[in-house]
Amino acid sequence: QLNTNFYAQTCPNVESIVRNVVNQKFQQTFVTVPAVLRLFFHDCFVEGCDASVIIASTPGNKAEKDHPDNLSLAGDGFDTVIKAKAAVDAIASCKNKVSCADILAIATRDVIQLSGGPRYAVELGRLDGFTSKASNVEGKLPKPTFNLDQLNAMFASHGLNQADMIALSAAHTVGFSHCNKFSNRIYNFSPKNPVDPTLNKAYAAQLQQMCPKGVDPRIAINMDPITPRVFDNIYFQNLQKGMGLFTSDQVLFTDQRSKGTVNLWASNSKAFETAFVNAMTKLGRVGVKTGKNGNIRRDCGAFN
Ligand code: HEM
Ligand SMILES: [Ca+2]
Ligand SMILES: [Ca+2]
Repeated sequence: QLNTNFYAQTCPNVESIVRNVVNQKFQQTFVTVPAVLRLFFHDCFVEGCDASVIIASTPGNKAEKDHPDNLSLAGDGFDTVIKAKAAVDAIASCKNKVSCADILAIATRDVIQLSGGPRYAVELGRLDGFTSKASNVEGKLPKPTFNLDQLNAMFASHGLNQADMIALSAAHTVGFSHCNKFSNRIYNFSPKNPVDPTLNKAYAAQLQQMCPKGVDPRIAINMDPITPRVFDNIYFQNLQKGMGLFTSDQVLFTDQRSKGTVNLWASNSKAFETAFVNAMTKLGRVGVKTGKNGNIRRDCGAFN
């Protein structure tokens, strides 16, 4: 029921209004790109793409964003949506017409393009949800230690197949990770191998240097060491060299069932982009709310 010109009558300029805000944020900080992209993913996997992740906790409700798996969501993602919402609502005809969920979907499309990725027509028409509970997040987001079966099972539960999962994982071509998310791979992987044997030796040494034992937990490093600010298929070329940061990244190459796709997209960026756009469009349809199951929030961080 989503469509690409949902606001044609109610707020025809919504995409350019959001785009201006995203451009401004992007000029202030590159973090806008990975922050918005990850926010969209974490939103869609919990309660569907309904902006539930943006709700702030209140004394009576511990919201999704305060679950441990969401605490590392960068503030610039939330800030982008809130600023874009304000810009949309500043236009009289658009006021209270555009959902926070759709604003996040538009901003996500924009940051992908701004960092060199493909531009695509974004489907719109989602409503904002009525529920945001930290307890609902448990078990809904993938862990960096997941193997292929675990990744496939979790994505399949949202109608996303293995190819979609691999394409979406390439979001790790931009952005940062805190050291604790992968320290098991470089210090205490197994009794026999303290360092994960699927990890490139030189890269492992580099990671140990950037993330020494007992490092400040606020330290974050680039997930794509080659082109951290470009949305490209270097992610897959890194996997071919044993330079995937998480087990969940590297397994896409070490498991024979997904290796062929990694090899294809490492060598063919057009094929990757087509698959990525397709997978993002499918991700954007997950658990979408319409009718009485949702509304348009006045403040993206609070229920009306
Ligand atoms: C496939 C399973 C996935 C796992 C296990 C996973 C896990 C993680 C982890 C552990 C981080 C580091 C967070 C931190 O320490 O700050 C991260 C970052 C990130 N993830 Fe994923 N992720 C997955 C899929 C995705 C998908 C599907 C997307 C988007 C389509 C995505 C987008 C991002 C982005 C953009 C960042 C960087 C965030 C930033 O720099 O602020 N991830 N992911
Ligand atoms: Ca949600
Ligand atoms: Ca990159």
